[in-house]
Amino acid sequence: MSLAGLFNPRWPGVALFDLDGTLVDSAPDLAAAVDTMLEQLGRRKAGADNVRNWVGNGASILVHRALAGKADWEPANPRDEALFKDALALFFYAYEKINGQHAKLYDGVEPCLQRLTEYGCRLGIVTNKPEEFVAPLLEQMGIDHYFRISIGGDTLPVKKPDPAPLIHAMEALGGTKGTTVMVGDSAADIDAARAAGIPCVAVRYGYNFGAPADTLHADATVDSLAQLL
Ligand SMILES: O=C(O)COP(=O)(O)O
Ligand SMILES: [Mg+2]
Repeated sequence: MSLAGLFNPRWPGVALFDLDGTLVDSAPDLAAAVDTMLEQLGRRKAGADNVRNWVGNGASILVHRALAGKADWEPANPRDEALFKDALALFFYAYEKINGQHAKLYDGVEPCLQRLTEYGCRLGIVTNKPEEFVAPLLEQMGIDHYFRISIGGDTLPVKKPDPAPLIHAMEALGGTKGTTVMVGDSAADIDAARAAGIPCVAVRYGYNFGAPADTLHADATVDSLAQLL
């Protein structure tokens, strides 16, 4: 389907946005927290280039990947469970302090959110980032007032690519499958939107586990959210 012209002053629909890699380039903060955690465990730092490609499935999987040093980590051996728990606690502690310090809004985000709000569109966040970190980041970026709902990776029992968080947000905002769009950077977003039966837009500048966003075959793929208008 074509999304051309969907966002217009006569479209009082619902737009759901992914956070990391779509609205905010948060990888520098996530990488700093991962590296702090690894150093505290006496391990080598992972570096921002690796961490960028490991973001998108939530904090637990990010920490598993950081401990394994690769994206396709193996499920932990029961002996590693204690190490994982310590690592996750260290990561949370470090990230809470650094969340938003180096993060930046991507170009085109603010005008897009502003225009959609003027159109009467209802906006929501559906991220896999743990809920406690979402509001502080939105506030620091100065975009919290645009969103009427925010679903984090641990708000519901399941996270993206499960469609449930998208459907939950859509229904809470009074949207229907015909009037709701999901905007994201990664396979988790596009797969969740497809499973939910709602159209999706992919951005090219995000993370997507290191793969080009065009390979996601979203309903539309854009270089900037300004192109949505
Ligand atoms: O994996 C995360 O922690 C966040 O990722 P998302 O905002 O792209 O869903
Ligand atoms: Mg993302």
